[in-house]
Amino acid sequence: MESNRHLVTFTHDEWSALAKNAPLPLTHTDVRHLKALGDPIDLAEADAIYRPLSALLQMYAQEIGDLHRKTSDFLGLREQRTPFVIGIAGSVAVGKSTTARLLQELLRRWPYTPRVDLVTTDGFLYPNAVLAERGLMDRKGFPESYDHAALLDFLRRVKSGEERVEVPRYDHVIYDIVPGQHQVVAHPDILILEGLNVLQPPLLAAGRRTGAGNLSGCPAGSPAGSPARLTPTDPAFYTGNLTAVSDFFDVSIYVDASPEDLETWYLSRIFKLRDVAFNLPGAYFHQFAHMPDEELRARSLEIWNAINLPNLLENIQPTRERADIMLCKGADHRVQRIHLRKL
Ligand SMILES: Nc1ncnc2c1ncn2[C@@H]1O[C@H](COP(=O)(O)OP(=O)(O)O)[C@@H](O)[C@H]1O
Ligand SMILES: CC(C)(COP(=O)(O)O)[C@@H](O)C(=O)NCCC(=O)O
Repeated sequence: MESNRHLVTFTHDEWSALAKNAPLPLTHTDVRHLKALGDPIDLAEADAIYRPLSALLQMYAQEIGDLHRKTSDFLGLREQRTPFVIGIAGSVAVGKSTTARLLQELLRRWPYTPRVDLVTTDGFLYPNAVLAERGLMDRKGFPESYDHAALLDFLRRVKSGEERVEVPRYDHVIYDIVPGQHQVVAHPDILILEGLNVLQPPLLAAGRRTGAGNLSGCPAGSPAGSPARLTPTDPAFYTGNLTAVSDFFDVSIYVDASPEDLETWYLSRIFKLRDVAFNLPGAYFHQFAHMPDEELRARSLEIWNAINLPNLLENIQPTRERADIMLCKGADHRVQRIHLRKL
């Protein structure tokens, strides 16, 4: 184990050695549940890396719960504990959703946190019609493609202990928000919020809101659709709502990998999707369904290089050091190093 000024770093083997002492070994039922997720995750890796991680997160959740109880007693309040919120950030195709589903399954096994909800920030993307009107269809996943105010409002409501909060639903097949459909978050013990930009600092988010004239934080009179990019020398850059999504996190995780591996994983996911999803009714990428391999590879590379890679380099990767926990993956998806920010 290595320690520098503010991080403690574990190799795969050092971290997996913790698995021996981590409570709640996997039972046959747990293994069945993990397999049922349908993810290609190696069960040995789940046991060696993600199970000890879930034990650590669980410990944080319990300690924060205790602190809440003591604070309530001290203040003479009778308030219920609010959900413990875990943020998971990282590039497109790094494995955020897979990690989040796995942690959800592992965390629910604990008696203290049986109810674990998982929300992805894609539900807060503007519908395609709005993105198209604002000229942002090729900026999907960039900070300005999200309804940042709605996302903050959702987190505020969850963290104020509301019993029922609705989240709009995004469908990757139709590549759009599904009108009228919602996921309900009903005061879970833990909420996992997973998305590209969940560690964005507020200033950056405020400065990047190009043409999103109806968002709080935008200069009054900025017409919708106008690419009025603010810079830090513009006083308007500093006005508005400077709350960050991560202000509502109890703990945050960044999943990291090299851009080369990410590109490979992105392409292989597109090939998997061609076989299962692009033929479905309403599929946005239906023209990909019967594309010859070489053409599909070239089109997917275009999307990667035009949208997802620039977003990673400009917006996502710079937020990496804001995370409390960083998981660094190698080409085979195995976690090679874990960095923990010192408490
Ligand atoms: N631990 C893992 N082992 C093997 N494959 C994985 C693992 N995590 C993710 N993948 C694969 O990598 C691709 C991207 O993962 P996904 O969770 O969809 O990424 P994201 O949500 O970050 O876009 C998917 O094809 C997924 O099956
Ligand atoms: C939907 C996404 C923006 C991810 O959203 P997130 O849940 O991280 O907020 C991303 O998967 C995406 O579709 N990006 C656009 C470019 C592309 O089609 O790959």
